Amino acid sequence: NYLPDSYVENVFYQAAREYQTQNGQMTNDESIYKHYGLRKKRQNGPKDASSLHASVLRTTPETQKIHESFKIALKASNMLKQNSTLKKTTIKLRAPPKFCPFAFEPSCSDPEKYRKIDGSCNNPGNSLLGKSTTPFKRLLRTAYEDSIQEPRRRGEMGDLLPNPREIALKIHDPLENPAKISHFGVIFGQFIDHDFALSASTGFGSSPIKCFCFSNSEDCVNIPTPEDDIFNDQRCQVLTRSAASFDKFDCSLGAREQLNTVTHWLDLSHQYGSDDFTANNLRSFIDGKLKTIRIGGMEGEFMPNTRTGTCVDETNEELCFEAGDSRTSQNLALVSIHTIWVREHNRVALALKEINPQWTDEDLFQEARRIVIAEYQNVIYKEWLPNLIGEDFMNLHGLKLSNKKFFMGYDPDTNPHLSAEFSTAAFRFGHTLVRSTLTKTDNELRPFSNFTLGSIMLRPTEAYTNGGLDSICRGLLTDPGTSFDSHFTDELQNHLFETGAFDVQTRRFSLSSINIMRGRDHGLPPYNDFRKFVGLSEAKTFDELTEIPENLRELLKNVYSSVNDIDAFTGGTCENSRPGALLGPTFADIVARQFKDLKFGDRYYYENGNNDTIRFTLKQLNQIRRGSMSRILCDNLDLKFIQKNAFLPPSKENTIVSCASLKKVNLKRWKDEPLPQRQFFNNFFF
Ligand code: HEM
Repeated sequence: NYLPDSYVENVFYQAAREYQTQNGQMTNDESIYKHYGLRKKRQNGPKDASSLHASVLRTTPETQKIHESFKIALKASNMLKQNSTLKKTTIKLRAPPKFCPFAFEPSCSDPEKYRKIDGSCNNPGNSLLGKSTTPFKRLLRTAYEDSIQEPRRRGEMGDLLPNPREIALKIHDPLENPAKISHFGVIFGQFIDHDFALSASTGFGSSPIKCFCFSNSEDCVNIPTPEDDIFNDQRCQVLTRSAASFDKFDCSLGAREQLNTVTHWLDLSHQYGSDDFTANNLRSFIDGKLKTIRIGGMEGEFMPNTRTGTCVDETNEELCFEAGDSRTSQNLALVSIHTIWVREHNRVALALKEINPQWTDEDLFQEARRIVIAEYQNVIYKEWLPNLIGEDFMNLHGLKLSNKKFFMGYDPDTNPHLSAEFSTAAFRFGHTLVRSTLTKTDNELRPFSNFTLGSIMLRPTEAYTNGGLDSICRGLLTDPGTSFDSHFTDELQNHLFETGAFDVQTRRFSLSSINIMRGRDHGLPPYNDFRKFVGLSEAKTFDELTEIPENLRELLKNVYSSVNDIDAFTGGTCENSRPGALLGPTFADIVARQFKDLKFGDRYYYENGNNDTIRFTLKQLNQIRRGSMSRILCDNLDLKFIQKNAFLPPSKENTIVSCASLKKVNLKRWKDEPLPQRQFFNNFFF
């Protein structure tokens, strides 16, 4: 029962006017400082922890517009509810097209050979599916305090939920045991995460809004510091809420959803960009290559430098690095993995040019991008994912590679979007695996130096000294990550983004408490609901949580008043690993479903054979399948030896072999590859 359009449109105009009157004053930084009677901090010198956290979050004018549209729709809905004649009827509300940011779908010529940069036009029935700046999907019903958008605050007994930092102190305390996965495999997980997930923050213009410990703004979900915390020199951890969105493209009013600002696909969008402006800025427009720089005294190419204010201190010449994602420089281990993939793109582009000298820059760029994305998907499904979820789950969910033939399971009815349950809880599993120290090794994998994680977070010095990024990348191969469990490293648990800067409210963050609070911000239901969804029994008491070790069950009992209150991130990370896998049963299931949707719902999935324009030839596909992460590392680093599977530490089963012994992808199979027809106008191809 939808109301007449003209009537609804009038109410929306009225709601928009009210919204703008209420929020109009606070449109820029200056006014926020004035509003709270604050003096602006010094601009020079190292940044403080909250500025660093903000610099890895993302707000754009587009996300802000969507946020505002949702807020206006809520207001309009309240206005309609106050109308006495409508009160008694159940009405469904859908924002009229002028107020619906998803009303204008991109037009797609069907089918194009190459993925669009912004992820649109992949699905023939819905051009927006997978596009950047679209909502996450839900596997479970949302759990907001007011059923619509307020973060969960009370448990099932009506008492306040425990403070996330208190939970962090008791359950996620620092401890590091070696894992079966290499530290390279862990940070590669972060690399994948940055390809497909970046929640938008509430903001003004292009900056996330600033929260203050003493403010009770509805856009902040600050975490107060409990008594007896070593954080007792700060009142809280300031935390900005994620931006709101409609959950459906038709802008019907449901519970608050969050926005993914990057493409949902496994398409290296963090390398190439999730919008055309960023993508073009990263290209050299010569021979299909990405822009790179050389650093004195170092081998190989590096990503261009950036002075966009992301790093701790940009007053010296040691600048951070730029790729397609705002978080690229968050830590140098991540930067080193980005660097490998940029080099791989340029290596492939050069090889294609030698094979097909007549190809233009555009041909070389697009075909190199297509091949490199395929190599990336290949190492994820072939080598990385099985370690996490186990071979049996790979089989069960249809995630094994299709041996020597095409994959024919593409399903346009599969929604590929990342789920909130995956991005806000399950895929944050990686936070428990990160280690506190990193090693630099030489080209024979012999360690020669080490340093703490904190010293390379948004601080690039180690990239420019002592073997630089290459030696960091090699070090990741020999160091094991830390085990999957509820424990964090002290660096992330008690020192995240700590810079030593004074005169600030948040001197450092605790990542586990952010994850818990973010779960409440995003309306994630509690852990027990996740259990039911994946087919585990619903626990009536803490003792029925049999997938969780007894000592942790006791701690949970101590922290939460009911078994139905446990936050999803905490419950999921407390589980024992499932046999043959790294993750526990709940997170393994959510992760497996997500990677299934990303495979079955992606028309450009590299093994997909159901479209002649898009697919590789079978000969090309079989070449890509020969590839491995270790081969890609050997091709792009100064390296003589490497373990067979780079995602696992060297061992008796995963022996170190010479680079020369690893299989190569033969790019000669791309000789005379048919290219899309382009029209030629005034010396420019279109
Ligand atoms: C040095 C290591 C890492 C650091 C310092 C780090 C830090 C962070 C921070 C600060 C956030 C934003 C939290 C928020 O405000 O909600 C975040 C989000 C996230 N991280 Fe990590 N992380 C690291 C490694 C990893 C790894 C290894 C994985 C997975 C294997 C991972 C997966 C995620 C996911 C899925 C999100 C949510 C992304 C979104 O939807 O916006 N992270 N991380």
